Amino acid sequence: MSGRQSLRQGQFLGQSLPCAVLEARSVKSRTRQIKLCAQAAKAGGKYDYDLLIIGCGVGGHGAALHAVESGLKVAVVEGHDIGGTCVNRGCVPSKALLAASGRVRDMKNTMHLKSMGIQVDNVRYDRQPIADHANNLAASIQGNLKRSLEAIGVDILIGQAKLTGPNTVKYSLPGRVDVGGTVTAGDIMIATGSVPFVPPGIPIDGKTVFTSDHALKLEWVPDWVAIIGSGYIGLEFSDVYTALGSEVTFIEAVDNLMPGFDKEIARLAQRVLINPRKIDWHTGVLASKVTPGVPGVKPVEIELTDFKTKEVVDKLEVDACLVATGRAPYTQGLNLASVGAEVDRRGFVPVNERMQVLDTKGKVVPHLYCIGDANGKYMLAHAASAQGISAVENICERPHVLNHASVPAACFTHPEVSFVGMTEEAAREAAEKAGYGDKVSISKTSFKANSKALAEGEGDGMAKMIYRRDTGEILGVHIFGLHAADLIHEASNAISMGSSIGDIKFNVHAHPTLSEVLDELFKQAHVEGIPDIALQSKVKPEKGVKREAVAA
Ligand SMILES: Cc1cc2nc3c(=O)[nH]c(=O)nc-3n(C[C@H](O)[C@H](O)[C@H](O)COP(=O)(O)OP(=O)(O)OC[C@H]3O[C@@H](n4cnc5c(N)ncnc54)[C@H](O)[C@@H]3O)c2cc1C
Ligand SMILES: NC(=O)c1ccc[n+]([C@@H]2O[C@H](COP(=O)([O-])OP(=O)(O)OC[C@H]3O[C@@H](n4cnc5c(N)ncnc54)[C@H](O)[C@@H]3O)[C@@H](O)[C@H]2O)c1
Repeated sequence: MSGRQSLRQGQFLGQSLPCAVLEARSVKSRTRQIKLCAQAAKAGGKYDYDLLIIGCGVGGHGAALHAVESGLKVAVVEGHDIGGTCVNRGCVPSKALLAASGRVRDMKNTMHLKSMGIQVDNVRYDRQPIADHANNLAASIQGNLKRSLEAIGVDILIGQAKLTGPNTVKYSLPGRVDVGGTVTAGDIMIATGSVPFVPPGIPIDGKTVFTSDHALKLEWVPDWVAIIGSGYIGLEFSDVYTALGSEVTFIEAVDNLMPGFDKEIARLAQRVLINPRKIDWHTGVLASKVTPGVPGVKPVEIELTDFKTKEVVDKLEVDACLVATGRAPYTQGLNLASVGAEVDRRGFVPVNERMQVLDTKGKVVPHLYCIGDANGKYMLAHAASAQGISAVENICERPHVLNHASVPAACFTHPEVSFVGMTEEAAREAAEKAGYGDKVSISKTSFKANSKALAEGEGDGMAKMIYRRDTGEILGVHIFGLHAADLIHEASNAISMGSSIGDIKFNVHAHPTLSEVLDELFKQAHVEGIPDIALQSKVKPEKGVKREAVAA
């Protein structure tokens, strides 16, 4: 296999390591890499592997690539499917459905198209090919991930793994006597991920009452679907379903929709993503009892209970019900007790900031790490992978702590929502506690003032930054609008690099681009001791001077 081929096959979550890793396996650079990780690679002969990773989702995969690059001998044990949730039942198929349904939405938006002089008649879609697009993409990326591991010499062991003591893991597959065994490793990393959390009283039949695992297969498009939970999964599926013609009813326990987001951004997002669409909602209620139906014959019945009074307040009859009420760590059966540890009351594996597992007394369990959804620090694919890389750094005695405040998040609705750092509410609360409450400032910019967004006919949107006006520290950035998921990285990189607003407000952005939304956001901030910049949108140009010249 050529380096180019392996690079193409291995690209995932920003890592294009296999090519680099193959190069690293040339004698010279491999020697250098092993030296880098000399402390960790001390297993030499004592154990089967330097590092054994339990679970090969995106977290385990990212860790394996980085560990090999660091010169470690690595194996993964995977109990179900390489790529885990993200590739098979999460990010990948959901984004494929969002891409296809998003096109349908765009092409059905005749008013929008007409405003740009385009006429499209009679837009239709076929459900099965859309479903196939998602399933095929997942299968293809799963294959790429597997090949990328094989190409760099990672052993893939098949089976459900459990710890049997320090440095030792046993794995087996129910019903398969030919699979399984016991392996030892200098370090072990738990990366077992999560599964849908289903509240009590909700039986899942997989047809009329289902989780994202089933919904992603798009076996049917119900006329009316209730979605329990208005978090990431609920919002993204409301986008898919309404684009494909369904009516949606949200059932949300908290008093407002999208409770996990900055309140102001959530309000704006609601005005664009929810109010104009065929969506209604019940907030402050729990779906306390759900009775599955029969498609086309008997509706699904949902009993709603007031979250505060616990009284039954309503009953709904819908065609289908998607349960999107969060995810639970998949950590049962790991036998943590064999190393003196146990999961917390929600099932997460307790870790310190270096991803080292803590025992029941809060002490580090030597040579045991846990990353990704299983530790509950930040249940996102790129966070899992970043934690895996961070853990490998620590295994290699290159101390590393991932700054979770710099990890961005995005919801891939049309338009998208993204953020990094704290919401305004959380930032103000933290600032009050820390004694700098009077120093918190906000800057905001609108997509309506951005030429590129207007050229696209996509002026709905805003960006908002929460910062300290005494130090210029960025506390949080939130974006709602076209390509928000791509735009957020300028802010997350700034936070990660410890850049203050003073460091970045004089940077130059190409015109006309959506990136100017963030450029303006930084320029609008008033930081003590840093000169304000006259903004295009605010400053009246002198006679004969072009606006661009004023901004420059
Ligand atoms: C519908 C949906 C959409 C999502 N979209 C996004 C998105 O757009 N962006 C984003 O960042 N995140 C998204 N996520 C979240 C993302 O999928 C997870 O955060 C990510 O997959 C976590 O990675 P992980 O490696 O920790 O665990 P997982 O991906 O869950 O992988 C864990 C693996 O471990 C295996 N395993 C478990 N126990 C054992 C055992 N005992 N022995 C051996 N193997 C075991 C499992 O079979 C699994 O393959 C989405 C999630 C869902 C459900
Ligand atoms: N684009 C992305 O990055 C993306 C997309 C999908 C999923 N994910 C990941 O998957 C995880 C799970 O997503 P999710 O949307 O299921 O969880 P979530 O935590 O984002 O939202 C769950 C929502 O359900 C509500 N809820 C919980 N129990 C309820 C009940 N009984 N009745 C009514 N409402 C209830 C909560 O108040 C909350 O608003 C997320 O935390 C995220 O990490 C990420």
